[in-house]
Amino acid sequence: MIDTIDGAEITGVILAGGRGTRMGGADKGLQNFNGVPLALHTLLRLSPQVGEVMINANRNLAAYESFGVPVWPDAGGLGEFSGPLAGFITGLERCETPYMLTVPCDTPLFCEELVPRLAEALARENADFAVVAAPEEDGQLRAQPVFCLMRAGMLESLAVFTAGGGRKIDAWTAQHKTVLVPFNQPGDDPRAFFNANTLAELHQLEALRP
Ligand SMILES: Nc1nc2c(ncn2[C@@H]2O[C@H](COP(=O)(O)OP(=O)(O)OP(=O)(O)O)[C@@H](O)[C@H]2O)c(=O)[nH]1
Ligand SMILES: [Mg+2]
Repeated sequence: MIDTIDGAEITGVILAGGRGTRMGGADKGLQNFNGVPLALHTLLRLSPQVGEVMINANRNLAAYESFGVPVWPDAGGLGEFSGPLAGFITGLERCETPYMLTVPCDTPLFCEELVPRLAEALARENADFAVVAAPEEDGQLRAQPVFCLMRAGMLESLAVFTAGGGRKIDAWTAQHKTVLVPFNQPGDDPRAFFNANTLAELHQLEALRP
């Protein structure tokens, strides 16, 4: 059994490919959080933890490209805006490292120890997926399946799952060995995984930290 997986073996994929319906159709990743576009904020927090990073976006690609990492839109095989698993497919098709981690663009305060903690759990349990479990506003711990570390060899399984009409991340990961990693340990910020679906939520998040 390996002790853990080095961050250098992981490609981080920033998921910014959604419609942003609850944000009035805005391209969420380009909305400012304390003056920095959400996707760039995510990139700055993620890059020190992983070997490679890419952004998955479907609109305003030039704006995302200006952040200096590769940007890939969904190939469209699942139909337009078919959900986060389309971004997982895009990432797995481009991933050149043994592991891939997805992170959404709308959760700017996510834990700075995200990668080592998921990597340690994946290695310890010899699992295919390590998924964040974090407290929501009501204090209940829930899986946050868009924060998902996986083996890069999962593309074939995902192709089969989506070809059968599957669109839910947790329904797919449930077909494999998945470890949930709790982020409610002593010292963890209970608000670290709060995300912004609306502009009001984005402004609430901005108010949490200077
Ligand atoms: N590649 C890709 N990513 C998506 C798609 N839909 C959602 N996502 C991403 O998945 C993550 C979680 O999605 P949501 O929070 O629902 O974001 P959203 O779909 O843009 O917003 P709503 O339209 O309000 O649901 C976000 O990081 C989105 O960018 C999609 O069709 N393709
Ligand atoms: Mg959505």
